[in-house]
This record gives sequence, C-alpha cells and structure tokens, in this order.
Amino acid sequence: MPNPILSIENLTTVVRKGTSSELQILKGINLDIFPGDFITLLGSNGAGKSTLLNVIAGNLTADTGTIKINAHDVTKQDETTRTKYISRVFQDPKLGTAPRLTVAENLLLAKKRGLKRTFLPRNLKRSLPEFKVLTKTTGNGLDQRLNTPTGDLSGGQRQALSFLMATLNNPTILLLDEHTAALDPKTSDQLMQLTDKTIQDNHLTALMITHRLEDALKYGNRLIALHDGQITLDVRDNEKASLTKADLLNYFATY
Ligand SMILES: Nc1ncnc2c1ncn2[C@@H]1O[C@H](COP(=O)(O)OP(=O)(O)OP(=O)(O)O)[C@@H](O)[C@H]1O
Repeated sequence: MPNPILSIENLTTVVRKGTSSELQILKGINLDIFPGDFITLLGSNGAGKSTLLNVIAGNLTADTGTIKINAHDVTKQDETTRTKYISRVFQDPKLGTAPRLTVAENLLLAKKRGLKRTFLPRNLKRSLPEFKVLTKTTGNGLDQRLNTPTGDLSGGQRQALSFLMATLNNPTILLLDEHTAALDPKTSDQLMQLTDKTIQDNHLTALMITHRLEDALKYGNRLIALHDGQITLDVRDNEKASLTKADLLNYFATY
C-alpha cells in the first residue's frame, strides 16, 4: 500500500459539551485513505457521515485524535487554510456558487482560489474558451450560459457548476456530501457520470456520502459504512465489486 493521503486516528467528536444534551457523534474513527481512493460512504440518518466530513474539512473540531494530510498534522488547522487542498460539494445547489456572479465569473473565482485576486475583465475574457470546453463536459447546456448569473440556472446546472468549481484545481481531497440528492434521477445520473469521469481522469481522491445504494455499489473502489459514529464496514476492490444491493440491505437490516 502507498502512504495514505489522509490518515485519521482515534477521532472523537462531542457536541453540546457540558450540557445535559451532550452528544458524542464520532466514537473513535480510524481511517486511512490512499491516493486515488474513491470511497462511497453509507450510513443511516444521524450515523455521523456529515460530521466526519465536517471534521475533515475543519469546520468542526476533533475532541480527540489526529487528522493528517500527506503525513502533515492538520488537526488544529482552520477551515480556510484547509480549503487550499480540500474541496467540498454540498447537497444544496445554492451553497457552492455566488448567485449574482455569472457562470464564467464563478469559474474564474474558483480558478484563482488561494491566489492574489486578479479579477480583471481581460482575465475573464482570456479564460472563456477554457470555460466553454469545461462546461460542455456537463452535458446540460451550461456552456451556453457562461454569461448568465448563477442564481438563474436550474438546480442541476448549478450543482454541476459547483462540482466543476470544486474540482477545477485538482484538490488533494474531494468531499461530496450527498451532492446529487436534490436532483431528479436523470440529472443525478448525469452528475454522477461527470463525477466519476472527473475523478478517474484527474486521479482524484474522493469521499462521497450517498443514500443511493446503487450509486454506492456502482461507483468508487471502496465502500465504507458508518453506524452510530463508528466504521462498521470497509471493503475495497474485488470485495466491493462482488457486493450486491441485497447484501447491503441485509447488512443494514442488522442495525
Ligand atoms: N453541530 C452539532 N450540534 C449538535 N448536534 C449535531 C451537530 N452536528 C451533528 N449533530 C447531530 O449528530 C448526529 C449525526 O449527524 P450527521 O449530520 O453527522 O449525520 P449523518 O450521518 O450525516 O445523517 P444524515 O444521513 O441524516 O445526513 C445527529 O444526531 C445530528 O443531529
């Protein structure tokens, strides 16, 4: 095995500390994610999946344990610093884009993320051919709407744009938090295909929460299930490929 790109050791997270409703959400998570892993993350409502992504992204702090990215301890690092190498796409299409800015302006912001802002009209013009090619890959007409304010797009177009923005600079780790859940089945499939192709073509490392068992089985090389704040299933490669929907339904019936 190569060295892990993300290494989580003995991670616990407690919320509402010191109150009568104190709750331990993550209960000693140990997880190594390797370069090129595309992990689908399953678990029932309240299992702690989004919390795990929150702690990895740095918008929730770990109470115990360590998080290392490429052997570098980032446990205490704030969310803004981590955005240099971690990208995230949320379930809500409104969260990833600035509504008043056009599609092209949003893409330029994503391209310049972490760099000194050079938001000049000539930079935008220079990038248009590149953005045209990029948005064509979504297959949903986004390339015809480069000058449209993002707030006027359909949910599917806006979510595809959020995904493009999150992957434009090849993040070290891509976090997908049910990013297709708000879309109709056809649009969701379209975005999943774009997701899969982008991850494969750019050799990205990704962790994707989903409630769709078919997607969890079809995509990725590794499948993890979380139950009550603990990892209860972690299968990869051939073992994952041989899993069926019936296996997963049986598995979840035991919890
Ligand atoms: N900041 C917080 N303060 C209080 N409770 C929280 C906080 N974050 C999460 N929780 C609680 O922790 C539990 C796990 O939440 P989390 O969102 O991680 O679950 P999930 O597996 O992503 O669920 P779902 O599939 O419903 O999205 C839930 O009971 C939730 O209400």
